[in-house]
Amino acid sequence: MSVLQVDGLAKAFEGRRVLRDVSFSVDAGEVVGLVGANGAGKSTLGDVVAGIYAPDAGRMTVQGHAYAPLSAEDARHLGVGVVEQLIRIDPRLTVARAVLRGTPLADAPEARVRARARAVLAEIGLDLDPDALVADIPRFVHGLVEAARVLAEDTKLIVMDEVSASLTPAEVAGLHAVARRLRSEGRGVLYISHRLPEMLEVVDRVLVLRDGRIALDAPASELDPARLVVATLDGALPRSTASAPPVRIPVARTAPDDVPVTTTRPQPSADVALEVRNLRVPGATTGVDLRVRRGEVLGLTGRRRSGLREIAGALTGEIPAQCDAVTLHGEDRPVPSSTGSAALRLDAYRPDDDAYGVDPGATIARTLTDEEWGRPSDLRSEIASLRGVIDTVHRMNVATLSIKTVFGALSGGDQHKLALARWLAAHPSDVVVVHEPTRGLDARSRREVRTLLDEATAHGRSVVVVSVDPDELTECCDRIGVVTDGRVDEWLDTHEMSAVDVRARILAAA
Ligand SMILES: Nc1ncnc2c1ncn2[C@@H]1O[C@H](COP(=O)(O)OP(=O)(O)OP(=O)(O)O)[C@@H](O)[C@H]1O
Repeated sequence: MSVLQVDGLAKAFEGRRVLRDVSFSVDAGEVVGLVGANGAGKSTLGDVVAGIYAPDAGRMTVQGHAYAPLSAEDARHLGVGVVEQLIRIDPRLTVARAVLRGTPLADAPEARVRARARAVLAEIGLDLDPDALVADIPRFVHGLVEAARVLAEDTKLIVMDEVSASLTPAEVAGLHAVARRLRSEGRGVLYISHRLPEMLEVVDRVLVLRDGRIALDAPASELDPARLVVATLDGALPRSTASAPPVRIPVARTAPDDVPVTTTRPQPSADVALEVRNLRVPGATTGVDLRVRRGEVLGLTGRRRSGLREIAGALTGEIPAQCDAVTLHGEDRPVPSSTGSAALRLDAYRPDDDAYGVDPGATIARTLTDEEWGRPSDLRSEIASLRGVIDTVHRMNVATLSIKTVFGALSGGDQHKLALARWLAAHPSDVVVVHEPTRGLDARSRREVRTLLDEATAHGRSVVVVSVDPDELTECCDRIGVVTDGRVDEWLDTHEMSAVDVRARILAAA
């Protein structure tokens, strides 16, 4: 029996058709993956199902009853909930209260709430203190807290929109535990994700949305990440895995046949751009020895509370840290004696600001040129800068009809790509820190971001990538260090290992 049945759904924004004649169903006890390129319409479809947008045409039923929610609140009453990655939860709540809010236990005495929340968190293996404040847990874990909450709610269908992005492998496992629990209770889940290998571990069936239409509806057992990439981007789906030519997600580079390495980049130069010895939180005796070569993309990863956050923060001067020595471009830098002053203040890009530090109401042209409107200019430089904008928009494959489109109307993935391109151009320093450069991006966009990083490193810049996504690290980095207890015991060299091995080693360690 289907929990959700969707027939002929259509939705347009300002005349632009985003969903066209979309029909599918989600059965009771079924987890259905929804994938597609950036801008394909996944979130729009999820939002229509969750009552956030009304469709222009089509009809839906929930458990056989006509379903036309007037709002997300209404949808929840009718049995459909949505979990968004960047959901806003009142930061003053404790984690326990957040997990149980809106449920019958919401107003129960503190001890009962704590005990119940602890049990739910333990069930999904989420290592969070029930007494911690929501304000003090990482932003991206809020979606997971919300996912834990739906377990206690009486919804029949749950839309999970990109909740796994930015979660550590252990947290993704927790999210999957929630999905499996919902499935075992006979509920339905629509699971939207760009992290295809992990998604395929949990879903029963996959829908591919391409240009607003369902282009493929197939059991997960017949699919693998490579075939899915082809289905989402190019449309030509090889008939079966056995007969299909292997499609590698990472771009292969020329190398000895027996070493299927991960990156296409040339080996970075031997020159050291940045060396930090024994970078550690105040009070600790041992920390990380960091050596970033010129033109290198160095990855750092680790579990929550591994020390990764502190090390990344120390590189940018945001978190107090101590170290024994710092050398930048061959020059020794003074090591601060007090813990209040920072040894390093590297520029950092973080995609976690909702609007990427960009005015969502500004046009693409204005966002990328960052020019003050009305400032005296000459026609030649204006043409050159607008050509630059058009070139970036083309190179990054942004789905827009005009550079006069407002930034906020672009899909999340397109916003991210442009924001990163803009940031790299505006921060020309030799060593920069980039957090999760490919978060929420489809395979083609990930490649484009790698091109951006390659262009930066080809000019001698060095990039420290901070990420918890094993595939992103494997695809982007020359070397990867897994931080454990504030230290990196081993650096993985992606030029010497297969992508599969790098991924497996990260997963084993992180
Ligand atoms: N509120 C809106 N107003 C105008 N256009 C919108 C709006 N919401 C979405 N769109 C447009 O609809 C298209 C589909 O966007 P949507 O966010 O659904 O894609 P998506 O598949 O979820 O992409 P991504 O993977 O990048 O998040 C995009 O081109 C986007 O610009």
